[in-house]
Amino acid sequence: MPYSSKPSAEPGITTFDAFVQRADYSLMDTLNADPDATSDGNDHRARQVFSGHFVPVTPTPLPDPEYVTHSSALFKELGLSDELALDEQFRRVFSGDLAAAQEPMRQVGWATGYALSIYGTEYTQQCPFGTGNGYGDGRAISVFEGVIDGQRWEMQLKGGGRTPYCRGGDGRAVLRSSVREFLAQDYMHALGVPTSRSLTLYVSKSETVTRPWYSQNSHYTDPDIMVDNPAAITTRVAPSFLRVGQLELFARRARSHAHTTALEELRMIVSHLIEREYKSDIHQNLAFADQLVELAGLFRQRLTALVANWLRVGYCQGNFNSDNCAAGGFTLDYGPFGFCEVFDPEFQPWTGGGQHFSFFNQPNAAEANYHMFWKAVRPLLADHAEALEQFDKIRSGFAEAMQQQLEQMWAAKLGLTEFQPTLFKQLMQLMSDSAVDYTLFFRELSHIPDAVSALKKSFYVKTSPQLDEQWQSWLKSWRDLAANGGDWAEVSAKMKQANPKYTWREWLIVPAYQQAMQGDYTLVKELQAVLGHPYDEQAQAVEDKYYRLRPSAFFNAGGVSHYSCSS
Ligand SMILES: Nc1ncnc2c1ncn2[C@@H]1O[C@H](COP(=O)(O)OP(=O)(O)OP(=O)(O)O)[C@@H](O)[C@H]1O
Ligand SMILES: [Mg+2]
Repeated sequence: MPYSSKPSAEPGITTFDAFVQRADYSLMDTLNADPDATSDGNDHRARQVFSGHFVPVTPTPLPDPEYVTHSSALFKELGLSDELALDEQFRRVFSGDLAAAQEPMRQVGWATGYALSIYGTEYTQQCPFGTGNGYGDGRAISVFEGVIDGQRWEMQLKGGGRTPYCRGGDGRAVLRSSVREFLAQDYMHALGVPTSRSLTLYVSKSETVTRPWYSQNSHYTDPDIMVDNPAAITTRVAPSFLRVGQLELFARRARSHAHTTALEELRMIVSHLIEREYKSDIHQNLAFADQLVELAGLFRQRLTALVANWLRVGYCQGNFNSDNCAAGGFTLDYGPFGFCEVFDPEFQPWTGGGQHFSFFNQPNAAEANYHMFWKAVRPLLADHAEALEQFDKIRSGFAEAMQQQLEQMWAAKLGLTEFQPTLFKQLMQLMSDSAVDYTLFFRELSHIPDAVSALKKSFYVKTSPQLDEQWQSWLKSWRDLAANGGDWAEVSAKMKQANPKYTWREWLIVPAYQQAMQGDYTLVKELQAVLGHPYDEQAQAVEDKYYRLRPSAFFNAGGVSHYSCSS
């Protein structure tokens, strides 16, 4: 299982030499390179890429890179020793200087093109050429691929400089967004939600890039100032970075007969997806058409489970387009995301995201992405009527499969063996009426209170006696259903596994990246430690600081309660 957290059986890799020995580039060796690309990877200007699966490109090194942090948990899983993060060559490579890489690792990385669809509508205008041929990894560059402890991993720099897909952007990511992405990825993993993983974070001590952002105490919706930010590079790790949008790019080309090998390139990318993300679940000796049917079922299963998990933990992706939807069924692109504090089914922290990508709409957004996956892969089944029928059936069953996942998830959050629609509906209403803090509420409920007073520490508003009465009667019905023959300890323990105690509270993250911008990484590390164990009780001091309602000063606060896409 690619996502399970298991310590490596291998002795730790302590040297850069030992690390590079694991390099093994099956992607670069089996997929097609852009035939127009130069082999040295010196390819940093926006241009159209007409065919091929990847463009060889070298990252632009961060000048004067400084180590900020690394994920000990992932290092452990990969069998890497913690000291490696401070190794000179390792630091150079993961801050973008591939000249420090040595055989069998290569001194050139790769970027990939992808297409964009929003809620099932295809777009090409985000590409500067209006064709879709200039859209893709504009600042994400993969630099390493290899097998570690039996699992194949790809390592990708985010903010690694311009690629042919940069669309006029600078190819950089700022420290603010990099700290957020690094911490959030680590946190999602600790929550048990499938995700790309954080490896390392380095910052430049001399390069800054300018971005629109919010002034202190701004209440504006949109950024009101330009801010210089240190440039940073986070490295993320996954079995692949294939997105639904990537399959779409090749399907669009096949559909329009853009070139003679377009359909073949689609087939290649889909079989690459199976190899990378589904190999252990799909029998290699099945006919390819049958493998595609399996793929459709497995991706549906993973995607619906993923989105149910997002709702369970209060996560809103913010911009769940097809190009932010990993075809392996895990969370990808932590830019416009947020975690729900005050319960609101329409919670959406990203000002550009709109209601359609809001908290409780994510199952619909997922279905739209799944539809685009289905549409992209379908041409490969043109000559296989029987497989096609099954494939289409899986597509049309999406909504029902999603509903089942959601019901299971809500039942688990409520400590019930079965979903109870009426009880659930009443609860949603009460949660809204009392403006509950999503995380505090479910965690307090996990103590199985019999009086509403015990839940009030999770309310943002003072409740009326009538509302309290409704709570009392709801609590009684709920306790009757959850009773489990009176073994409350077991119910409570299970609920605590579904309801984390510690969540992402943006107002507690802001000071960490602000401090990091001054060169102090203490709070980043503190957050890593706290968010690394979200279901645990932890020390009293941690509870006092992190298990709290959002203070009123942070409502309607630019950069805290909402933000523009913060790249
Ligand atoms: N500063 C930048 N320079 C070049 N390209 C950029 C820059 N910022 C974003 N892009 C590109 O614009 C597109 C949309 O941006 P978005 O914010 O969704 O992605 P991202 O956060 O960079 O990427 P990812 O989805 O890889 O995590 C992406 O293809 C991204 O590579
Ligand atoms: Mg993106």
